[in-house]
Order: sequence, then structure tokens, then C-alpha cells
Amino acid sequence: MSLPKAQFIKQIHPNLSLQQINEIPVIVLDHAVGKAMIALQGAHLLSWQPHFAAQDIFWLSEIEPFKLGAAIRGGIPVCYPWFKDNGSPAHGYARINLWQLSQWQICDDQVELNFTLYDRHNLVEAEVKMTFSAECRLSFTHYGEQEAQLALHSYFNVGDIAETTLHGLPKTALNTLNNQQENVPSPRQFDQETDCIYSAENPISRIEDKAQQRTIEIEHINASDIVVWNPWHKKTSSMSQSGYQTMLCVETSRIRRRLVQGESVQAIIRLVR
Ligand SMILES: O=P(O)(O)OC[C@H]1O[C@H](O)[C@H](O)[C@@H](O)[C@@H]1O
Repeated sequence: MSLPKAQFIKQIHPNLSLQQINEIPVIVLDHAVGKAMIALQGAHLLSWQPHFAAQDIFWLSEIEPFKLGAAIRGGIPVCYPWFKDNGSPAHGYARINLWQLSQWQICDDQVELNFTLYDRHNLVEAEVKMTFSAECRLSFTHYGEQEAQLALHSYFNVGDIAETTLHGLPKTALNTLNNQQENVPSPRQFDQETDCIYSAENPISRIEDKAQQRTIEIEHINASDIVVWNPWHKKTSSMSQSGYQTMLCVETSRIRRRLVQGESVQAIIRLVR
């Protein structure tokens, strides 16, 4: 997967720069631990490639137009303060609003970047802390007054969805395509459109990617739900007809148990081989 071309704007630190992809400002990390790109719209991690990895951990649509105010297809969109059409715009406004890089800390073996979303009173509404080392930790904190939903809507890069197996999920899930609680196989493979909400009772999911000979592990901390999504042939904005073949969304979520003020949720993402 080749990353979109970015235009250099400003150096923040020898390992950190501000760049621009079409209309979207992005923070670019180039460090011994690996390379990452984060859009300030949405505090949206677009790409993370640890130094030892042959491929990016995340899938990013090769036809993404990078327009301000439009959700970006790939990486980790932060869906907040609601999921899906529980409000408008779909999946909340956090993913289409500009966040601020409020703090950074760069050491030899770890980089920490903090992004903050402010409300119309200039009060902090949410914070995303990203830590890059051999693994990537994304920690979300909800500071708003109202209860909120969240999905860290991670698009993982797989060599071939037909040769991908997802391990660690329960054997029942809410199939949102027909709104039925169903028995589903676990481990699970994919050969059609899939949109399921699982209970996050087991905090570890593993994506076994046979084509790229690697396994991605996702640790879901303080999640209530895990969403698994692949649109298959269903027409999806900013996704090519073949896009579904190399991605799988496994989303660390708080849908059925809402977040209260001050609560945090984490996704820890690592390659296990
Ligand atoms: O197209 P988006 O608004 O980015 O949503 C993409 C997908 O997100 C989640 O995975 C939902 O479960 C799906 O129903 C939805 O289609």
C-alpha cells in the first residue's frame, strides 16, 4: 500500500512534522520505533508501520480524497459521541472536526502524542493519547457531561480477506444487517458483507492474516462491544470496488454501555508474528 503524497508545512521536532494531504493537515512521525501519520481532523490515525513490520498495520483507501468535513476511509476513525445513526452526522462529529495536538513527548524507545477536542466553550470534550513503541496504544478519554458512545473504528490491513481468520470473539453476535442476535462461528472467516456487534467479554482479538504471514493482536480495555465490519461488494463512499479485499474492521467500542464523564477506553495493537 502506498501512502498519499503530503506537502511539508512545518517541522515540530526532528522526528515530527506538520504536513498537508489535499485539505487535511496531518502530523507525520518518522522515528526509530516506526512511522505514523495522524490527521488533525478526527485525531485520526491513518498509518502506523513499526520499524520491524514489512507492511502498514492499517488499511487506508487508495481513493480517499482527504476533504475537510468528510469522514476519512481507513486508519482509526474515532466515532464519538454516538455510534452510527444515533445522531447526525453518522458516527458523531468528532471524526470530522479538527482536534489539536496538545502535547508530545519523544524518547528513544517511545513516542507519545496527545490530541484534544474542545467544545464551543473551549472546554476539553475528549482526548486521544497515542503511544508508539513496539506496539501502538490508543487511549480515549471522554470529558463531556452527557453520556456518550465510542467506536475506535480500526481498519486493519490484510493481504487477502478470503485468507483471514478472526480469533477470540464469542459465538453469538448482533447481526446489524437483520437486527437479529445470531450464532456465529468463532474463529470466524469472511465471504460476504459482515456487520456485527459482539460483546467484549474476551479482551483479546487476533487477526490471522495468512497472505501476509502475520497476526495482529488487539487488546480492548474497558470496551463493552467489539464491532466487526466488512462491506464486501456493498457500495461504500471513498472505497474502490476491490477495497474490501484487503481490509477488516475490528472496532473497540462502547455502544451498549455508554461512557460517563472521565472514563477511558484503550485499544492496544501489536504484531504477534
Ligand atoms: O460509512 P461509515 O459512516 O464510515 O460507516 C462504516 C460502518 O461503520 C460501522 O462498522 C458500522 O457497524 C457499519 O454499519 C457502517 O457501515
